[in-house]
Amino acid sequence: MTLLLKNVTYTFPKKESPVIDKLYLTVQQGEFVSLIGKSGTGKSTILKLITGLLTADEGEISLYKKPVTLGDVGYMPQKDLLFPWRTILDNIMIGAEIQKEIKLSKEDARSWLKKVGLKDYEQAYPNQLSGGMRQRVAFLRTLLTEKDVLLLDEPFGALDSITKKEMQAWLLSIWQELDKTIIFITHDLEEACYLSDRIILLKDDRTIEETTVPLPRPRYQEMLHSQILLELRKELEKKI
Ligand SMILES: Nc1ncnc2c1ncn2[C@@H]1O[C@H](COP(=O)(O)OP(=O)(O)OP(=O)(O)O)[C@@H](O)[C@H]1O
Repeated sequence: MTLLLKNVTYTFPKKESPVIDKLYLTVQQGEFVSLIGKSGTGKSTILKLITGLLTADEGEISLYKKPVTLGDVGYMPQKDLLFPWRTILDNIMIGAEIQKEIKLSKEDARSWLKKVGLKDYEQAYPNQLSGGMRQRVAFLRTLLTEKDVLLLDEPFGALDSITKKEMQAWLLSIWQELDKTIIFITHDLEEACYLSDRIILLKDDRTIEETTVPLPRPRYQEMLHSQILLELRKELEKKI
């Protein structure tokens, strides 16, 4: 098992009740897990607890059987944290600058930018990009930290549907090729069904409900219209 959250409880300062209450969750090596649920059910909080940005009041969070510490996992927050004074190329090079073990040349970085359709923007600054473009840069930056576990908080939320489909296909191919473990937050149930091995629904009463996605791998875009996916989506819609 890669990641274990055991009886994790967390209450924000000055709040009366916990937002995360005795959460038990395991994620296997190479698994693609999505977190879904209404706004405010604690999805982003779970990712912040796993990264170590927040510390659980009770319970344990371990990665490869050791307590997680800041920097162990790759994390893309909901709000992109691109540095406004650095070009796009320099923004995605930052991991390699900070961590010497990451070997990322400018050439490699340029070819990654090309893969996400941002070839012509390497010298642009974040404020010259649209929301969707910035998301793609933030996503690349997270990917290029070379961590095994990636936590992605609504990475494709601001994308138009065509770009979103392209990014989904690309994410699936990278996930398979690089054997990453992914925890993915989305409000798009079709996206959750299409990408995931398992979907975790966070409910208002702070419990969770897990669903295994019965679609084979690899996934193809045609599966978006399959009966299995449509039914699963409908079922989740009712529960949410
Ligand atoms: N820094 C904070 N201080 C106090 N309360 C917070 C803080 N951050 C989040 N909360 C509260 O914790 C609850 C869970 O927030 P969280 O952002 O984890 O939900 P979410 O499921 O990710 O929501 P969304 O789908 O809207 O992104 C909400 O009620 C929110 O108001």
